[in-house]
Amino acid sequence: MSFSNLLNEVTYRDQRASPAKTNTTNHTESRSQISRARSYASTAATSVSITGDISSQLHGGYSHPLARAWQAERQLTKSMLIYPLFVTDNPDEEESIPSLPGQKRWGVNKLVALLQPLIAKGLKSVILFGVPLGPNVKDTLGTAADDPSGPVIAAIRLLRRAFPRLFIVTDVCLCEYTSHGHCGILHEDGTLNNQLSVERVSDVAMAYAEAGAHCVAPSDMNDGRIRAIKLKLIEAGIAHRVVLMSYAAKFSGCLYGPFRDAAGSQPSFGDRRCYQLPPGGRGLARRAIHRDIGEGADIIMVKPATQFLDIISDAKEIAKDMPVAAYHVSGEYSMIHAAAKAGVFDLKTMAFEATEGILRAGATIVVSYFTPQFLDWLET
Ligand SMILES: NCc1[nH]cc(CCC(=O)O)c1CC(=O)O
Ligand SMILES: [Zn+2]
Ligand SMILES: [Zn+2]
Repeated sequence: MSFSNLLNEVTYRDQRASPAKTNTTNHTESRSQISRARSYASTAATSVSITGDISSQLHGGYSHPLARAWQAERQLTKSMLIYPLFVTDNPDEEESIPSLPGQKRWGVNKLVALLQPLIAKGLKSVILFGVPLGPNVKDTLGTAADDPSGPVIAAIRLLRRAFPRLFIVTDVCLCEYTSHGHCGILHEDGTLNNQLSVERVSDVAMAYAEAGAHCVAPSDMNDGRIRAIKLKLIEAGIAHRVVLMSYAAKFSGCLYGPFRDAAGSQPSFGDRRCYQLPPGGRGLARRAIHRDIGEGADIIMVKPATQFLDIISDAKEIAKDMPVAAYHVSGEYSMIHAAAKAGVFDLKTMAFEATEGILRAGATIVVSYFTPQFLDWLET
């Protein structure tokens, strides 16, 4: 077949494929139509009948599973996941948490057996929360937070030795350790004393970093704590080996309920609305993110996650040269479990939809109670 015959053939077939043309020609492949098509082809040799119709054809781009995967800017991988662990001061503890299905409070002596199989499946990182259970451990200063024999520091030392490649993050806050359950030291009127709180929180962060934590993550929301921690890390000569992850945009609300059951950190009076952000405060969150970048944060975190996807997207735009983390918090996790149990949807499908939404919004690190399950669900 010559080139011009081929061109005629292509042009003719293309016109037949066009629904509008097909209707008018009514499938009668007459000589005159063919010759009309030929003369069209000879006058407009380069136009293979590109009409507006092609823009409506999207299915071809995602008909194959691999082509569907290519549509995502980011795909969930095991190295994006951080697994939250509640570590108590009773070394042999292994206690379920009813409002947080599948999660437990662990004694230090249980951690190696818990983590060994998860690390074998690809677990890369944990975030530690201390849960003091002993009598009279809590006081107004949260003294137990940096007790060298307390659960967090003991766990850091143990895990560094047992799993040299595991990346250890420590949440830094006082609410698990204060008698009043607030995230800092209080004035007599019950409001946060920001100056004393920052001093104390940064000391706790230093104790964890010096014990060997790879990353410290202050979740207390006191103003200026990122700067204070960064300065102390520099002064101690360890800023070069410690990642500072700021819970920069942490919103108040009811989604931390199961966590507070797990950690025993429910405030004994009032709430956290004067230090955690108001849920409608998008502009405030943007200011907090800018502020914490300026104070020396290495990673910006947004929390909760699925109710705050716009904030994750803002964080990615503002902190465009930094990793953005999202905390898929206890209430989000427990809601998914409750709905799956009620037959509303399949747990695994929903866990992926929620987490992929978080990635699509802009996060590349996800703190998730689903981590052990994702290690099974994700191919290596
Ligand atoms: N300040 C401590 C802290 N760090 C992380 C969470 C919540 C995590 C979750 O709900 O899974 C909380 C609870 C709170 O602020 O009351
Ligand atoms: Zn707190
Ligand atoms: Zn004050």
